[in-house]
Amino acid sequence: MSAPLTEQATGRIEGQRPAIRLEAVSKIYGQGRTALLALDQVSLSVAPGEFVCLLGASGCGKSTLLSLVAGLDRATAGHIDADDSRVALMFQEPALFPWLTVSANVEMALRAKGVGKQERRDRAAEFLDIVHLGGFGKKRPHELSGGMRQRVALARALAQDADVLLMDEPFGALDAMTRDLLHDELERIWRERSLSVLFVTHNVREAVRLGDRVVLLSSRPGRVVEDFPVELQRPRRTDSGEVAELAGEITGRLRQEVLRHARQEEPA
Ligand SMILES: Nc1ncnc2c1ncn2[C@@H]1O[C@H](COP(=O)(O)OP(=O)(O)OP(=O)(O)O)[C@@H](O)[C@H]1O
Repeated sequence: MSAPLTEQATGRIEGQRPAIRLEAVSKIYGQGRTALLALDQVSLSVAPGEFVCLLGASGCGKSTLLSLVAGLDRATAGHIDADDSRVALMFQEPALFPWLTVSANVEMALRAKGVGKQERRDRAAEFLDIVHLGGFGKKRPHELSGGMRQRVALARALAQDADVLLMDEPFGALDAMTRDLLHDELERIWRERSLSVLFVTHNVREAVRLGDRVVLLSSRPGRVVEDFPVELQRPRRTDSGEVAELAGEITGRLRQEVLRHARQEEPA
């Protein structure tokens, strides 16, 4: 099922300008003897409307890559092109303002765009409806479950009028049942709004459940090792045999990569 490093990994889909494109991107933190190479010549693209999952061992630079794409930090070398895209970020922690209502949290994204008060309220209500939280606008974040808070974060990301979602383990802290529900929600919203998604996860089955492609990064420094197209029919079930089969193949490859890295790190 897996594809070697081909056009898929460098991501060009003929005739379409990618929503995100990284070309030979490297990132070094620090300088001199303490310099740390976090990403090494990563080339990767996400086509418009594509859902790409990024998988790799802890510390391989997944979050670094997202922060570079979001423009929160600068690459040391290489080129990132996401200029034509409106990008929103979502983290494992929903990072809501606890003193604001759910609606006001979503409205923040609209306020930043200069949208007037009444229109802000109406549009926040629409976005909350989209994530199935209609009627919860007046609650405070602490009155909601973890899954509901992540829905609010998703509504806020949508309110930014984003066409690209960068998601850093957004469901990592949730129980399996809630995660499952949010997979369904996210898939529905991704389709309805033709979003492009770059989704970081440690969870191989989650990556296969959601992704059009699963891109595997090597242990630090992060490099693209392999690009797995996921050609299973949607909607998929995390516990289905076919998801398990491809997840098993990817896990095997990930394990090889982690072992190779561990051997390199062993003292001679
Ligand atoms: N601001 C920083 N300054 C120095 N080193 C950093 C900084 N941010 C990340 N690193 C280092 O860069 C490497 C990659 O970190 P990053 O958080 O991107 O990895 P990750 O794959 O997202 O990890 P995890 O899966 O554990 O979240 C790690 O060794 C980390 O310690």
